[in-house]
Amino acid sequence: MVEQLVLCPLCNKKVPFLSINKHLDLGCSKKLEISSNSDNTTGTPTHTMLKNTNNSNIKNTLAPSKQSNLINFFSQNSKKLNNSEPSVSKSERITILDGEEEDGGKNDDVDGDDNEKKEKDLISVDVTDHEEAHHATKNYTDENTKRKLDQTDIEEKDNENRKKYLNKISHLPLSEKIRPSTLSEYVGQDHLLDSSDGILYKFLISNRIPSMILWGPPGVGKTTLARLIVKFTNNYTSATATKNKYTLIETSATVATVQELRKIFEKAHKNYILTKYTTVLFIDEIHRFTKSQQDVLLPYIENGDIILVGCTTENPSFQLNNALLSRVQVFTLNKMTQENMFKVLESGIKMLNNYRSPAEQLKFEDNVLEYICKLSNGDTRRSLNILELVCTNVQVDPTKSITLEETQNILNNKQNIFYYDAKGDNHYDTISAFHKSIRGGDANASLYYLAKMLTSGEDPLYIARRMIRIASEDIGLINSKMLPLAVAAHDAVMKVGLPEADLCLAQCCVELAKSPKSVKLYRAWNNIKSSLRENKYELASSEIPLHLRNAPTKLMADLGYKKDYKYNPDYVNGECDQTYFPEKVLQNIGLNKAELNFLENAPDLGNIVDSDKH
Ligand SMILES: Nc1ncnc2c1ncn2[C@@H]1O[C@H](COP(=O)(O)OP(=O)(O)OP(=O)(O)O)[C@@H](O)[C@H]1O
Ligand SMILES: [Zn+2]
Repeated sequence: MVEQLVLCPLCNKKVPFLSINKHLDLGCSKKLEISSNSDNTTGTPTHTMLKNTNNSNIKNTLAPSKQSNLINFFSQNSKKLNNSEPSVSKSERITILDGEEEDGGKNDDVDGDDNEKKEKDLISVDVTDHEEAHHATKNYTDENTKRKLDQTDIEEKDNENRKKYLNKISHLPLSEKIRPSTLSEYVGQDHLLDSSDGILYKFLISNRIPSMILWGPPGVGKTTLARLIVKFTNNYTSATATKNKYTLIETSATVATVQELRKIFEKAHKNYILTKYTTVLFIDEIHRFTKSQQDVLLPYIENGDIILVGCTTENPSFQLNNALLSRVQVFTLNKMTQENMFKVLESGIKMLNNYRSPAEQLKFEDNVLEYICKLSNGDTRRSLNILELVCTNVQVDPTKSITLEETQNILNNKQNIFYYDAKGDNHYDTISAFHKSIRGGDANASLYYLAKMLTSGEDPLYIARRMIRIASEDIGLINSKMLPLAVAAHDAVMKVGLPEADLCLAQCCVELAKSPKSVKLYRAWNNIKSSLRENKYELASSEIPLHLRNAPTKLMADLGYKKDYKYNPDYVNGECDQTYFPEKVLQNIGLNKAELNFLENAPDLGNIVDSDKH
């Protein structure tokens, strides 16, 4: 009998149709591909299996002399490595966009250029790597008694395997090397993940991943959390939980076109039919999606084809539209505390020491870590980068700890990197100071902050977008020419790019600062929105007046649609006696007609810049 083979959606290998689920559960192991019907495999993936798959493109960059040191390290630490860490199942291996595309068959995708593909490859390599990472760095799990460990057991790796593993990941940045591979290694965010009252944890142990937005500052572990959620949910077993299985597709709002999203939805749908795995679609920087891109997601979230996990550093209520927000849970990730940052840094040091001989082992004085925490402002990735920079440049004296002074000396040479962090707090503080300087009419201070941001690598479009907002929010009706000017500055950046467009931004910035200001429109708009929310005077629930409706059919005309509508051009100066608010609202208002004068009820006191400041 000829067996029917299907393409595995995760590893793209041919697998017997009847074995596809087992194959996925085993983490795309080779065993099933070879001996198709064998059922004698246990549910626990082993590392040999993991190794069998796609690690071939990982470079081994560790010099042989260093390799010998590794054995030493491992024998010191092997005791710590055999506890109840969960196993890693390839079933939730992250697939980057469409696996079929990588086969090179069809290349109808305009945006899918080579670089992007390379980037995708890179991401999948990283993930493969970090799936094994916890074997080499078993760090703070033991202290983490609050959070339950992921449930499956893992086989202890022998020294040889660990050494190979360290070689394989040696080229990765430190933050990738130690990226947590289980929820129990994930530091912080107890309000979400605590096993007794973490709100997200509750979802996961009921085997449900809700569509969600993870909102938090850079480097607190949003991406990491998204990956771990999928892994944890798949591995978690309990008597009551259902057995939904999930697979992850990662993309970023900066690269995913609508076309690509549609491909993902199609793939998700097919995967579900074939494997019953629901696709979790991770979209990094989701605030960068336009409204129409956000809209594309809605029906698929609604019908369950995908579960959306969107990440953003920006306040979702400003950056995402309501239709999307109403379909997702918003989980806020808090800035890392110093204590948590220490845990991460300590595991970073352990990892770096893996690659050092006993004589070169790194030790730090306490205040050094404190200093690094301060510099990195809660951004974990940044703190690890700084640590790595220091460790690469420091002269180790085995008898002494590295001092604050030594650290500062090393960092001083690279200082300007640290004054401004385009993704961190500086980014918010500086744009805020910029906005306020314009509002206050101080053109010079505005220019100063603009220059500070641009020379530090801030995204010029981010600044341009903010200026568009300022043109309407702070200037508005009193000088409507500012809106097209700001849009033109944005356009200039799009067309010309930096450095040439810097002056265009500067020009717009000065004009905005010097312009008279008015928040009349801004306040009126807010009033209308809140009145609608509260259904004040039944503004939200009232019917559109019949005379203002269209009557394209006879039936509608018979129902009174458009009846008695007065066409303004037929009246002298367009003036006629006609109302436009719903009748119900007008009744509710009674004599208080001024209540509906949102524009005039929104005074701005002294917000207009004195003309001699111009
Ligand atoms: N909670 C955490 N516990 C342990 N390590 C963490 C944690 N959060 C972040 N890290 C470390 O920081 C690195 C970056 O984390 P991640 O990419 O998840 O952050 P992010 O919030 O998505 O950042 P960004 O907004 O810049 O993309 C990880 O590779 C990991 O090494
Ligand atoms: Zn597979």
